[in-house]
Amino acid sequence: MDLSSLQILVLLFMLIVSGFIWLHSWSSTSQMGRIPGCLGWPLIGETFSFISEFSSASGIHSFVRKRRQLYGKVFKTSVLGRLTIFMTGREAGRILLSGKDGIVSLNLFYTGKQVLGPTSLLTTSGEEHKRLRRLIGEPLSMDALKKYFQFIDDLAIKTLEGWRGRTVFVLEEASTFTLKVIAHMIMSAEPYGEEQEKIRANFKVISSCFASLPLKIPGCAFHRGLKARNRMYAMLDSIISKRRDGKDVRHDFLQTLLRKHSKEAADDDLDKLTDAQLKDNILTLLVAGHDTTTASLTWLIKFLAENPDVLQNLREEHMRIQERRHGSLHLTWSEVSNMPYTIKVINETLRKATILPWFSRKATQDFSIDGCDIKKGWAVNLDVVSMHHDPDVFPNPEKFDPSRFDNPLKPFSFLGFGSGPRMCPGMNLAKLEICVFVHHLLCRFKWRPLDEDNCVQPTLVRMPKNKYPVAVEPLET
Ligand code: HEM
Repeated sequence: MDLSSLQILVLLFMLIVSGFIWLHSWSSTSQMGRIPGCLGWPLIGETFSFISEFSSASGIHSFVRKRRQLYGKVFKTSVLGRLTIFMTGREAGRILLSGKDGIVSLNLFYTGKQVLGPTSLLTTSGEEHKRLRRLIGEPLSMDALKKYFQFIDDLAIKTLEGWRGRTVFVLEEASTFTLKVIAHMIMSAEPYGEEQEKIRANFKVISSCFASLPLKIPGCAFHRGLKARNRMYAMLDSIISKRRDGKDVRHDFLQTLLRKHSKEAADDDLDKLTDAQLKDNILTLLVAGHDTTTASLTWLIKFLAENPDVLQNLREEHMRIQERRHGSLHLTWSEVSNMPYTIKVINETLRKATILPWFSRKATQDFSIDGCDIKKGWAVNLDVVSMHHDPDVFPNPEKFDPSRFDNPLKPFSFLGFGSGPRMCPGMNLAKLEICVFVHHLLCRFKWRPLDEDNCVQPTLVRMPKNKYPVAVEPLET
């Protein structure tokens, strides 16, 4: 079959699928009548303006801002084949995130569900979700992270040494760094060599298939993503079996979960995870922890270059820490646990960049908000980017100003790591990675941006489109 007939077949298939989706959603459309907003063209909805504004400098913010001005805090739209209600504000945050009465569940895209599997933390809900969170949360606690600190510190020093006198794409470098950290933390993967290359190659294919069309056809991104997932699972199967045989014992995340999963554990032990659960959740942590931390680190370095006064204050905090060490290059655990200004800079980065611009949920029962009746089954998105740019909460919201976090904020004003039962379990690890990396960067190097383009990639996690190229020099020159 030549390419053009394959393309026609794919197009026909997509039209038929879209037709079914459209017919199915027709009843919701009529019920949504009273919710303000516009559903755009049949089938296409407002997808074109959504996609074009998504990649602009202000990203999704300009799409939601225009509609909020026209329709208010709650509005309907139809994008990417989905009828969706967008809502914003602290009250919406409380209703959607607090988990109270279980009125919503997480609403993952079809591609995400298929790749991460049915037992992932992101595809389960209720009691099963609670149990998984407890098991996964334990090895991600601040105390448990101590044992990976040395590795993160060494890797940051080594990575940055490679930047000396060079032009680098910060996004690519941050991506390599964060993947090495998380792969080491989860399964003791060596930072260099064949195993790391395999993880990286498969992971790249998996990551890029989330925002693809759900076509399980050879040559399509989604099909490639599923194949890469299978290769990754085969790799994990072999690691798990060696660990079980006792041939290889490590002190990592996988080992902690395997210990709970051991044959000695009673059959009804609530801490027992099946192999499928182990693999689904290891992949989930890799996916959820990689792009987010990569994007945050890159935005932070970009915002620092654009705000020399903040850079100066932050450098002073790190220089003070370094001076107290009397010559040693390596950070200590107590130093990294005491970087108050750095934590404010991280929070301000997550506010201004809002790398996850909305949180997707599905109503599991009828409820009302701002006089709008939401029906069971509807897709609802919490528009976080508008909350992070609300001038009543964050005056002059475009300004990068870490002092906004000098005092505690009201609940549900700042959602950099989310809130409630779905709040990010990897928060401590992400902060640790960023603090360590920033310390070594600021103490030894300065950098100059080589491209001022502010556009963002059209991906679920917001990242600079130009990957932020910079020229790096040692600080003393
Ligand atoms: C700066 C980096 C990070 C940011 C900004 C971030 C942000 C978030 C946010 C906002 C949520 C909640 C989404 C929602 O409610 O729909 C979330 C959930 C999640 N994050 Fe992170 N995250 C980061 C790093 C990490 C890391 C390093 C890991 C893993 C090691 C991780 C694993 C997860 C998982 C598994 C969930 C889903 C939790 C659940 O559904 O119960 N994240 N993250």
